[in-house]
Amino acid sequence: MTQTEDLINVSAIEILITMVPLMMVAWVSSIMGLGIASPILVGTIRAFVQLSILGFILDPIFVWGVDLWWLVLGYCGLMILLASYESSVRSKYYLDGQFWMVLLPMAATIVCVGAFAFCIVLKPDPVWDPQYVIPIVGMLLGNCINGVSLALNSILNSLVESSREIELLLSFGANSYEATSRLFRDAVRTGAMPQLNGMAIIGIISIPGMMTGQILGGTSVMQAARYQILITYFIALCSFGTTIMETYLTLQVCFDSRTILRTDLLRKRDAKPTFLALLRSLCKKIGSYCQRKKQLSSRCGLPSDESTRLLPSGSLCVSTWGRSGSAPILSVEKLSYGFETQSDDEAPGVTAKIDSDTANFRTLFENVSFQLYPGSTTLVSGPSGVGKSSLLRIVAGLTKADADKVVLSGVSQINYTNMPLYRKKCRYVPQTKVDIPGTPYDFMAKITSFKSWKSDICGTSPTHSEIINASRELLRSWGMNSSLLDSEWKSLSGGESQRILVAISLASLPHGGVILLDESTSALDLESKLKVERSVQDYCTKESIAAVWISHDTGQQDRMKHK
Ligand SMILES: Nc1ncnc2c1ncn2[C@@H]1O[C@H](COP(=O)(O)OP(=O)(O)OP(=O)(O)O)[C@@H](O)[C@H]1O
Repeated sequence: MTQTEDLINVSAIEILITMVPLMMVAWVSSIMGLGIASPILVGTIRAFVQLSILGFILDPIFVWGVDLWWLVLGYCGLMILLASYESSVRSKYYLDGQFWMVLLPMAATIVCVGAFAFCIVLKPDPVWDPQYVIPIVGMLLGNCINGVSLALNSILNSLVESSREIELLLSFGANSYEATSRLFRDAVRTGAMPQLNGMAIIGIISIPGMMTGQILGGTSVMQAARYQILITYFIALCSFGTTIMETYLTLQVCFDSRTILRTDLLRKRDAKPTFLALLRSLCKKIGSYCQRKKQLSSRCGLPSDESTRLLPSGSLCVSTWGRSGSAPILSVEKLSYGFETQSDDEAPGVTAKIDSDTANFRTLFENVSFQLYPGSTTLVSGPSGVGKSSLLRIVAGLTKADADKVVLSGVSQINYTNMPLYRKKCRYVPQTKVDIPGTPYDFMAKITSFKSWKSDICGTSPTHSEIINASRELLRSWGMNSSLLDSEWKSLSGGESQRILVAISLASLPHGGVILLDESTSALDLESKLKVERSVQDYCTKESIAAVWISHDTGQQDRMKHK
């Protein structure tokens, strides 16, 4: 008897009979209101239809493909396209061009692993033998989809949810990789988890489908096991390779050339778009490319058309005291800032965000100019929403704006090729409590490990021990116990966390730097506020640091004016 005759043939009737218990499960879950009845039904029908079509399509490809290499290659290309699409549409947030960011690493990994597998290890004859190439590429892609979509979802969520942490690290001189290394690691681990779990239990708890198929087909168990080991390694290579490359690529796209985090590029997905919707949106985008580019470029400045401007709701006021005869550390010349607002809500799925007909523009402030001198204090005040934080974030190089209007130590921000070095000298301390992992001591160790700190050839930045000592000293002068530096950030109160961050920010600034304090004493009682104000002022005078305060507190504003 031949091997094929040994196989138990499955008829369409037997498949239909097997569907019945699944339908019953769907019916029971519908009665119980579990919400999985339709997914079970759709999944059952999809599996039947898709695998039947696959049978019809693969049959001729297996026959003709032995002579026609391009047919096999074309089919594999189509599988890669579909796998990239499936992996790129499962995340909660999405970026424009996300499909391509998945397609590129996935295609590159499949080509490399495929060449290694078929040309060096398995060596079928011919090398494109569809009977080997198509099922193996299918298995590689099937496993990649899981890892890639999990990693993509994790990194995009983290970029949105941990944007404050990322920007805090950027403020302390991190480059884009250093600021996101924890999130990158977490995303890659999340993506690698299904594959690692699979490798841990393979052969002990689970017998993989391919091995089962080979055994049913009559191959010896030992031979089937060896094939399965090879395939498991190929799958792991593909899955890890694609996950790492795709996560890295996503991170690169979310930072611009000046390492500004562009969370504005991330959009929340309302519904999973269809493949056709993706194509339609792509065509639409290509069509409106020129117009859209023009609009995007006006995000950082002001639009040329006066009629589209909305006037600011209040006025932003910048007042400086303690101006010395020396040259300014930082000057801002006629800085304006506005951004596009969208009057229409975005349609579900993938849609073009900017429509030239509905786009509007909101001006936050116009022609703001000021200079910061060594040891001076500057107060930024004005009603809520007038753009105070935006102004400080632009000065710190965290928000995209007209960078040529901000000049630090005689060099325009736009001419700083290394923004981490710029931010090390000009530090923004955020308004809200940032969820920083670990303790303040861990944080100090982390910031001094950044490349920009190690490459400080002039040695102008304080060392790790100097930062610790200066921070302890500042905390003591504020009546705080320096042992708090060894407590987890999340266990600290709002006021403690605010003051510790101010202390570390000041202590880590080089001589002649700039500190931008965004309502940094808002969580403090009056007595603590007075202590912080006084010692920040003294520290800045001693170290020739220019301090900028945003404050809504009229008492604090008066105290600064009369200093
Ligand atoms: N690029 C942008 N896109 C959309 N909205 C923006 C952008 N930049 C700033 N805004 C909005 O501009 C407004 C001003 O924000 P900002 O935080 O600078 O104000 P603020 O004066 O510091 O307010 P508060 O005193 O309440 O902290 C906010 O509504 C903010 O969401």
